[in-house]
Order: sequence, then C-alpha cells, then structure tokens
Amino acid sequence: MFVKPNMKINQIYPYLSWSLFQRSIISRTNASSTYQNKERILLNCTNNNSDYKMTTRRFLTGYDVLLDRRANKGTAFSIEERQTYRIHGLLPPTVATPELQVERFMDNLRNMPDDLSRYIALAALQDRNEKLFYRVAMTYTQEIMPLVYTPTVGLACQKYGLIFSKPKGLFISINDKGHIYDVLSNWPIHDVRAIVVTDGERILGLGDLGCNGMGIPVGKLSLYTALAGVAPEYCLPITLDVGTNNETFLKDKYYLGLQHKRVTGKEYDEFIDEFMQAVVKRFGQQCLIQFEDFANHNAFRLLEKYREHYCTFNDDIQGTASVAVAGILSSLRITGRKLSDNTFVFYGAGEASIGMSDLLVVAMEREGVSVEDARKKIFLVDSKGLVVKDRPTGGLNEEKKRYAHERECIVKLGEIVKALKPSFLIGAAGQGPAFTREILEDMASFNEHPVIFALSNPTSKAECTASEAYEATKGQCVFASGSPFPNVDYNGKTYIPGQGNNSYIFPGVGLAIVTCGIRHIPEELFYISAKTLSEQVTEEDLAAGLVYPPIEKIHAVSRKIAVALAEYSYEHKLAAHYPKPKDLEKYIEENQYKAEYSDALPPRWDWQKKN
Ligand SMILES: O=C([O-])CC(=O)C(=O)O
Ligand SMILES: [Mg+2]
Repeated sequence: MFVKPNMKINQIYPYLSWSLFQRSIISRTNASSTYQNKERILLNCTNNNSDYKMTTRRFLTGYDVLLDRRANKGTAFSIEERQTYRIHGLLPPTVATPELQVERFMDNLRNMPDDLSRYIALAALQDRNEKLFYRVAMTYTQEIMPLVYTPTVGLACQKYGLIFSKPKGLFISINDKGHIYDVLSNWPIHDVRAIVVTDGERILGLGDLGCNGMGIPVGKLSLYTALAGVAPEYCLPITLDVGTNNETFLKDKYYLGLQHKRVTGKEYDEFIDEFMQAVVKRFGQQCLIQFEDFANHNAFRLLEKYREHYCTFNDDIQGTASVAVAGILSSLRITGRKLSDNTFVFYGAGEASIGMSDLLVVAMEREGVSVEDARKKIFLVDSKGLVVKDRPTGGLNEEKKRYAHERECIVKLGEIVKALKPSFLIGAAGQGPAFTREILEDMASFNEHPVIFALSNPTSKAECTASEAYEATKGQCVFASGSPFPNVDYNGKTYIPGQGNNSYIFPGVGLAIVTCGIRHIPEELFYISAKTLSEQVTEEDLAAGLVYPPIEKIHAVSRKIAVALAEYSYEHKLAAHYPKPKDLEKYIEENQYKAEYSDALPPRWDWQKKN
C-alpha cells in the first residue's frame, strides 16, 4: 500500500503497523506535539501527488531512524519518541541532552592522537547525526574549523584513498560524459540550491590531488551550514574526475579516481559544458555553482565563459579577492592612508593574486582613481620574477598583462621588495616559505605598519608564520594568513593573527543566493561583501592588530554579508524570490538552519520530484 498525500494520520496507522500501545501514546500528546508535526510533514512533502515518486514510505520508523543522518538524534531521543518510532530498546536507557552529547563528543575528540583522526571522527559524526555535527561545529567553531577545513582538510585529501567511507556528494567522471544528468539524478534530493565543484587539479597549495580533492567541496559546504546556516539539504559537493597528473596517485592502488592522465582540450570543455547544462536541467537555473580549486589555466577561462550565463562564481578568484580587499580596507584604518597611496606587491600571479588585484582596482576607482593609475600601484611576482612588459623570460597570460609594468625585470623577491618599497606584501603563490627575515625587516624599515598577508594554504604553504612576521617587524606589522596560526607572545604583548580566508565570504554569499534566489553574481557582490566584512571590524579589533572580526563572530558576520547582498540584489532585480521580504534581515534569519533537534517525525530525505 502507498501512502497518499491527502491521507490523515489515522489512515496510515495500519501501514506503519504501530501497536495500540504506541497509538495511545500519540493520542495523549498535545496539539503542538509530534502528532501534528507528522501531518504537517506529510503534507509538505506531498502536496502534489503527481509530482512525486510514490515508491517508498514517506517517513522513517524503526531502525532506519537511527541510520538516517538527518533524522537521528542518538541518545537524545526521548522515551516517548523511542516508543513512537519503534526504536525503544535500540538505545541505552539514559536520555542525553543535546548539550551533553556535544560535550561528550568534544571530550572524545580532544583525546584523539592527531588531527587526521579528528577529521575522521567529525566526518563519521556528520554521517551519523548531522544535527549534532553542526551543533558541535557551531558551538566550537574556532576549534572545529581547522579540522573540517584548512589545514586538516588538505591532509585528509592527500589520504582520501584510505579514509573515504560514506558518500557526502557526487563523483562524476569523464566516463559519464553523455550521462551526467543521470548521475545528478542519483542524488536523492531534488531541491539542491548550492553546488561546490572541483576537478581536483589545484587543491589548496597542494597541487593535483585528482578525485581525492572531494574533501574540499565537502569542507566548503560544511562551512556554508556551520558559518552561515545554509540548510545542508540544499548543498551538494561534486568532484569531476577527468584523471590526474599526480604521479604518486597514478601508481597508488588505494587512489579513488581514474588512473590515467588528465583529459584536456575539447573533450574536457565538452564535459564541463555538459555538466553545467545538466545542473540547470536537474536543479534549475538558480542553483549556485561555486568553482573551487581548479588550476589557473581553467579557472579564469571557465569563469569568463560561464559568469554571464549561470549562477556561478570562482571562490579562489573572487572569494579570496573579497576577503583580501576587506583586510586591506581594514588595515587602512590602522595605517591612516588612502588606498591609492599604497604600493601592493603580490607574490604569486595566479587566481588569488589576479582576483585580488582586479578587485583592488574596483576599490581604488571608488576613490576616484582611474583604472590605469590604479593598476600602476599593483605589482605581481611569479616564478619568473616581477611581471613586466616584454619580459625576456615570457610567461605572461592575458590576466598578468593587465599588471605588466614598463620597467626592468627583477627576479628575486628580496630585491623586488627593496626596489619597490611596498606598503603591502601579499603572498598567494602556494609555494611555502618565501617571506624571509630580511624581507620582513625591510618591510618594517619602509613602513611604520607594514602589512603582511601570507595567504597560501594549508599552513605548510604559508609564505611565513605569524611569529616570524611579528618578530622580524618588532610587532609593528599587520598580519593575516589563509590558514590559522596560534596567538603570538612577543615582547610582553599578545598578538592575534587574523585569518584572511575566503571562508569569511563564501558562506554569506551562499546564504544570500539560496534564501533570495539570486540568479546572477556580478563582481559588485564581492566588493559589497568586502566592504561589509571590513565594517564589522571594531576599533578594539584594530587596536589588537586584527583586520578581520574574530572567528567567534563569523556567524553574525556571514548574515550581515548576506543581508547586504540581498539588499543590492533586490534593488538590481537579481533576486528571484518574490515578493521581496519586508525585513530582509529577519527573513534571512528565519531561513537559516538551526542545529536544534526537531520533534517532528523524521521524513525520509530521499523524496525526489519526478523530472
Ligand atoms: O580553502 C581554503 O582554505 C581557501 C581556498 O579556497 C584555497 O586555498 O584554495
Ligand atoms: Mg580554494
């Protein structure tokens, strides 16, 4: 027998084969109890019969409840719920509070031998009891972020072949070409609103990790929820596997992906085109597609190709640019200078540096400076040295050419710094230590408050450590890094390094997009995000040398960013959710995910619409 959408709860009793005893418990519960919620969920899930596949039970009972990550509360199920859902006896008798569950998990986590074990434990919790996972992540954000995100996620990707257990997203390989829509249809949720996708070619600063790069979209989307309250059921991590050029993985018997060299050229492009079209067909044109950790040669190209036609952005170009510009705007409040009175040296000329430079130009234009003059303030350094016009060693693509100066090429970073005397030195090369003590001391000799950003991830790829920066500049520098560093005690003062990571930006951007149905993402949204983030930095933060709000405030900051983006999007007719909510902040807050257990009967999470 199939349950029909308009059935009353008493009509489905026989189907659920509940005992009289259980019914009597339900009939004794009051109006706001599970009884009513059951009906509500039934109607919500199935208000148009013909739209839904009616092949399975509509909500869970029995052992299945404990196996479903979205329904499971573990030891927090009340005795009444245990009776109702027919799980009584499957759990030990003591009923835990959610708070106790969090503390128990954290105690266990802290006793584990290393961060990779903690990553595995958190991934398992996410599979077992999603609400508890997010409650842990939202309560202990500062402690959990470095485990589910950079730096530990980098290590987890390197070891993914050993630690993969349950699917948290979709793997789509080049062998699926021609059938990508079918693969997307295997994802059990219909209403997907945010995808983070990688092809694994440039995972953090660790290079080509191929299919093992899946840890990145999973980690990014976990932060969508933990930092901004985007409901996890809207989120879908995807890895596109076109092969790998990682020699170690090509020989590793535990490697999870296709063991051949990367497919490139026309076949690659057709594959990505098909993917983009299939996403729209399956999930609709408002589904956000965030590109993550693609290699430079594809990242810029694909952004240009798709930005006007899809709801898409590239986090490594635009998200990183936004967070860096926010940090730069905040540092001006410390140095007291105008943006255009500075000289910026970017070490690295890839996605992050070009993205930051382009957005900086936008910010300088707001000060009335021309694009041409703004570009004169920005210097890029790549593996061949300073980016200059007609460089004998070549290596200039279209993006770098925008910042190629009319001067002689200097190759060594130390000499470049001595020659240009920059006020900002920003590292995003993914090459590891590069800001030597001499370079840092030089920066302090030209500037009262040199600004040093070591943005490459994970920690091992940072251009310098926080303590190296504070010590070499005698505590004078403004410092931020992409991966977290512990506080530094120097000369009797404690310095708190800021984390200039795009995680301050993309969760808020995602929240605005999924709640307001923003269809298109113009560059302006990243400038607004940068400004809003910078405005959240208090005078107290600045006095402590912080150019970002403390991580504990990141939830509130993400919402502020979402509200600012929503305002702009409604004004510019980019938002599809109508009518426009009267109070956007309230609307967004109401639509944020809360990591609190619901007392509704758990619905199956694999209800999908027919396509
Ligand atoms: O993931 C991070 O920490 C920041 C980022 O996008 C990258 O480094 O590729
Ligand atoms: Mg990235």
